[in-house]
Amino acid sequence: MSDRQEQISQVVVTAEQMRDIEARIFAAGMPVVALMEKVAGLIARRIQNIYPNPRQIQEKDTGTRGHGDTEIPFPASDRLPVSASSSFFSSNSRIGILVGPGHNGGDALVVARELHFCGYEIWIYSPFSKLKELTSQHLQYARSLGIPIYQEIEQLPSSDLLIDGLFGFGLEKNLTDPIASAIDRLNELSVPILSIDLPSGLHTDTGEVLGTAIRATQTFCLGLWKLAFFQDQALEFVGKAELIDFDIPLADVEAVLGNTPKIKRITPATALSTLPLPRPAITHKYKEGHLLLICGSRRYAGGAILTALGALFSGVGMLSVAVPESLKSLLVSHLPEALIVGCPETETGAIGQLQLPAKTNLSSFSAIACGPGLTTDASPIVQEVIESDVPLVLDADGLNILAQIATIPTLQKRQAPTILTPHAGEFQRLFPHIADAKHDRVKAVQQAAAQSGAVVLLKGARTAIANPQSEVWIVPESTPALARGGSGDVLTGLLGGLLAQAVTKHIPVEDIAATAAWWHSQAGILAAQERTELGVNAFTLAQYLIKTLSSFKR
Ligand SMILES: NC(=O)C1=CN([C@@H]2O[C@H](COP(=O)(O)OP(=O)(O)OC[C@H]3O[C@@H](n4cnc5c(N)ncnc54)[C@H](O)[C@@H]3O)[C@@H](O)[C@H]2O)[C@@H](O)CC1
Ligand SMILES: [K+]
Repeated sequence: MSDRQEQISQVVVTAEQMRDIEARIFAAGMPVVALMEKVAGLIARRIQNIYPNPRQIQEKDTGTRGHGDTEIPFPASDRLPVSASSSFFSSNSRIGILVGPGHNGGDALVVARELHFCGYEIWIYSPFSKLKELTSQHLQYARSLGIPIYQEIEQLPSSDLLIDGLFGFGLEKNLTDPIASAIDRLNELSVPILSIDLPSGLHTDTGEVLGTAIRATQTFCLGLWKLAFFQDQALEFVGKAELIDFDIPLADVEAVLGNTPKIKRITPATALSTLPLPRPAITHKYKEGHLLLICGSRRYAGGAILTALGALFSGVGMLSVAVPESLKSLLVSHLPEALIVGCPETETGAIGQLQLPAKTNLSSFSAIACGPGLTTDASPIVQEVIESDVPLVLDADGLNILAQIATIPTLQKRQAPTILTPHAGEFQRLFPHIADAKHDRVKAVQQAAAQSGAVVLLKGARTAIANPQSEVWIVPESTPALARGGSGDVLTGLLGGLLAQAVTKHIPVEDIAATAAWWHSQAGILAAQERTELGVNAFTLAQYLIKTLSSFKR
């Protein structure tokens, strides 16, 4: 990947920002018509690549060479088997093109024309009577080519594939009938749908369904990643997402995004650059961070083991684990390399008092991670660590206790960095006044971080991390295999271990949180690939952390 592609792949924009970037390109002299041709040409080539036309393949096999039968510059691994019998299309490759009133519809019409010339059988569904001028011209030309055009949903012939060009980032209002019910009917056909730019009906920023929306099998996001692709509520509509890069100049992106808090996709390159690798040739265990984990109770012993395993695989130099006394021997048997600190416990089996080894206090540690399995009976312990001057990760019951104490005033008193790692329920308890948590997760996490002064990592299908300056990092891919008890504990340990190692290296805390979340998701993805989504219990997930890392060549 070139430097430019890497930078483009990190950018996430809102509809307004995309419009401003587009306006700069047009103002600089790029004709609108030319840009549409370019973008739709790329889309058409990519469709040919993914869904090869069996007729064309037959011609190729028999030595006749048709229009558009050129070699396509996409990775071979993305191609379907090139043989008529094994092609995606069964017999005749018929594609239905759904055309909306704006330039998304214009893109779709250029795609229709190109695929028509490549020998695919095309029909067009164009239900709107009023179209933007360019879109209208493309429709007129498609008609002149003899491509059938239908206005009514009832008239549509069958097809092997639908291309959705109804609405792109220009959609702002809720969809109403008749187009809303037409979309519902299209969704009911058992035909794959490929959406151009984003599934029609989704809000470009929040990913909300505006009335109804196309359920795409696959979506080609054009130019720059739109925010909707990283909002949990959009994911079941987006399908497999792919960026179609059409050479937007970085200078235009920077000019528009320059002074706003950025939303960034975490890429392997950005995540790996934050890891404490390679290690200095001359180092010692205390230079590589000393993490104190505070976790577990008689009731939740497993959470302590999983958190400690996550920390262990972070590579942290020294690991101390404070648990209730009655858990000490269990932890020692699972984690021979960690220093297990048995603490006096309450009647309910929670940690009653932090009893650290002689000559040690909280300030002796590079970082603390606190919360998994504690129960809310460990409230005094959580208060004590919050009052310390040590970088802190709070999770699970650590967060529940913080919410009971009062999140924002408590955190505002802290001098050292704090990372909160809530899932949606914990987030709601911590920040009950932030109404956006369901409607717009990215905005919600920005608000939470800005108000509390903490780095907030909101877990979900697309985990989002914000710092107090409202910058956001998004984990762009994950797996539902991680929706399982204990996988969050592994993340807390991993994050704590990375934080402890980073403290002396002056790496921003939010970068550490982003790297830990990305690494954790990647481990889930690899484990799910090898063991199915049912085979990724938290203990297994921890074992995959290092394997995942070594799969990314540095
Ligand atoms: N940003 C870029 O640089 C490029 C954008 N292109 C395409 O242009 C698209 C954006 O085009 P537009 O701004 O024309 O917008 P869209 O094509 O997304 O749709 C806007 C149109 O839909 C109508 N509309 C909006 N809400 C409606 C509703 N609820 N019910 C019925 N009609 C409604 C509007 O009146 C307008 O005509 C992108 O998504 C992309 O596909 C590409 O052509 C080329 C490059
Ligand atoms: K679309």
